[in-house]
Amino acid sequence: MNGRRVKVTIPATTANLGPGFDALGMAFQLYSVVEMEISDHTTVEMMGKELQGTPTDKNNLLYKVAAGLFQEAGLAIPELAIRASSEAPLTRGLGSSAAAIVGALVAANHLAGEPFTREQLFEKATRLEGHPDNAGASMFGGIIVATMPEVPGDPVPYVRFSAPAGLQTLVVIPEFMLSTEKARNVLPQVYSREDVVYNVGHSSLLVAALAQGRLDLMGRAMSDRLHQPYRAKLVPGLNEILDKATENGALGAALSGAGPTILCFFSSDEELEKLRAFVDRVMKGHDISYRVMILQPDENGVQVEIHQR
Ligand SMILES: Nc1ncnc2c1ncn2[C@@H]1O[C@H](COP(=O)(O)OP(=O)(O)O)[C@@H](O)[C@H]1O
Ligand SMILES: N[C@@H](CCOP(=O)(O)O)C(=O)O
Repeated sequence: MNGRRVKVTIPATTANLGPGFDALGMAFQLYSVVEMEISDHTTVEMMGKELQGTPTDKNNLLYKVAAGLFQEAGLAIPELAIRASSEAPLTRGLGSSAAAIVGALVAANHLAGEPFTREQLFEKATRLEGHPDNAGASMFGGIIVATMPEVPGDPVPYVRFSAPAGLQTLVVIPEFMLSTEKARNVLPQVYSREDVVYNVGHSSLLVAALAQGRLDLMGRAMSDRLHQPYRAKLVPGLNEILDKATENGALGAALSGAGPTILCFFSSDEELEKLRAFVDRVMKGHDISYRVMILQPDENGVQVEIHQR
């Protein structure tokens, strides 16, 4: 035992923002916490309703990721006391797996004596997630534009910038779960040139609009042809919300990550009121139980506190 307890706070995230499939992410002020220390035997405590049902032994994702880090650092895998909680619901498209992976990597790295830099931890998180969007936003906060490295193990190329002033998000979280794996399995293997060109244009416009605070362009720029049209069959109400959100108060709307959460950007109380009534009509029309949250962007990314015993 090295007498140190590491407490890591990680923001939840949304990925894609419409057209930026596997490339764009944004962090929210909605947090999960991972506490970890070296112990004489492994314990995994999952606190709160959101983490109910996750394993409480060495099969837990947090333990597995931490163990992998010690191994990659060439160190013996220690027994670990792990405690976690999450404000974000799991399996809903708010980046819980990326937050868990980032949290476990950052905590374990501290316990291991910091063998890896933040950039190297980001590469590991990206490798584990299979895409850099949520992992980057959880790690660095703000908005992340990133792509997979050409060679596995190379640094992940990314740019981080702050969310535009005044941008607020209404997230519509259906009660049902949808695993990212299931929502990736419905995507085609091959796309037409027209659809690819469409997304290149829209994603590029979206990044430029976000970087320059051009909220007026969001509605146009957030349109997507690579994943939302295929995932819509898994998310009742998605197509109506995407089609009509801007007529009902939103600056723009998208599926959050792989869904089923839907996000609507807005910037005033008046827009929010209209949007809430619209969303309620659509979700009730599909008989879907849901909750909403109003989230602000997180600008800090993962935060670490070290407690000496
Ligand atoms: N704090 C956590 N501890 C353990 N496992 C977690 C934690 N957070 C998320 N997970 C795992 O990640 C899975 C959800 O990942 P995923 O399907 O990608 O959805 P999400 O959109 O929430 O990332 C959960 O079923 C669980 O296995
Ligand atoms: N780009 C990924 C993002 C998955 O995000 P999650 O929050 O649903 O895990 C995808 O669209 O599959």
